[in-house]
Amino acid sequence: MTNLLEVNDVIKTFAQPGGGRLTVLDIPQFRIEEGEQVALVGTSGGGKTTLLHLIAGLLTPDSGSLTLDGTELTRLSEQGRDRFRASKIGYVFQTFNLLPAFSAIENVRLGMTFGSGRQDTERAKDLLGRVGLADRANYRPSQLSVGQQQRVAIARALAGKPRLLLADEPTANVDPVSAESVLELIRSSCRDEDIAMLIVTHDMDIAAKFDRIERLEDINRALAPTA
Ligand SMILES: Nc1ncnc2c1ncn2[C@@H]1O[C@H](COP(=O)(O)OP(=O)(O)OP(=O)(O)O)[C@@H](O)[C@H]1O
Repeated sequence: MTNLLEVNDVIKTFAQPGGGRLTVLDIPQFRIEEGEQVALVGTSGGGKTTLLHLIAGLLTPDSGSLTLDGTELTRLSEQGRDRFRASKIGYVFQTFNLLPAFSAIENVRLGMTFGSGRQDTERAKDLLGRVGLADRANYRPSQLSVGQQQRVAIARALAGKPRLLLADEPTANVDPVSAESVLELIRSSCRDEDIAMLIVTHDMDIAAKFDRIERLEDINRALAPTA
């Protein structure tokens, strides 16, 4: 198997309000293979979201390298990273981040890398159908339930045919039964389109279904107990 993502010697610090810097991540090595489905678990505040943001190129590390599909992210300009993210990564945010003024189908189309052709509309319709929202294409987020908004966010993340789907506790806001069906939906869509997944979850029943469970404590030396 080929590695889709390689994280090497990554350190990320943040300025602390009281002065000084806090080392949040110190990751010697972390890998995801092509098409692999990985669940990331770990204590609150441990740096899971920060790691997702680094992989998505929304943040840059203090040092180290992140290579996705052969491209080293830290070598790209900010604009280059934005373009790279749009073509390679789908991101399901914890709070969905749908644009309120746009309908469901418009939000899905906004997840596409290019243009506004007929083909894109067909794919957006198809994705909305796949997440069970064919009859809600013209509804705005405020006219949808939380679970429906979440499914629009999933369709949007898949819209650009990414190589890697990142999802930050995408089931935190729905009941356990819906959580399971939403997760199954994401996993089967990713399998169908050969998209690798890295998903943050606190739910060990959900994590257990993945190819691999990665505990942040095991890969992040910043969380190691001090002697
Ligand atoms: N922009 C920032 N400036 C300063 N500190 C930050 C910033 N972003 C995150 N942190 C700190 O980094 C640490 C890790 O935060 P992060 O959101 O990555 O954790 P998490 O594992 O995703 O937590 P949770 O499971 O609660 O969502 C926290 O201690 C947080 O206070």
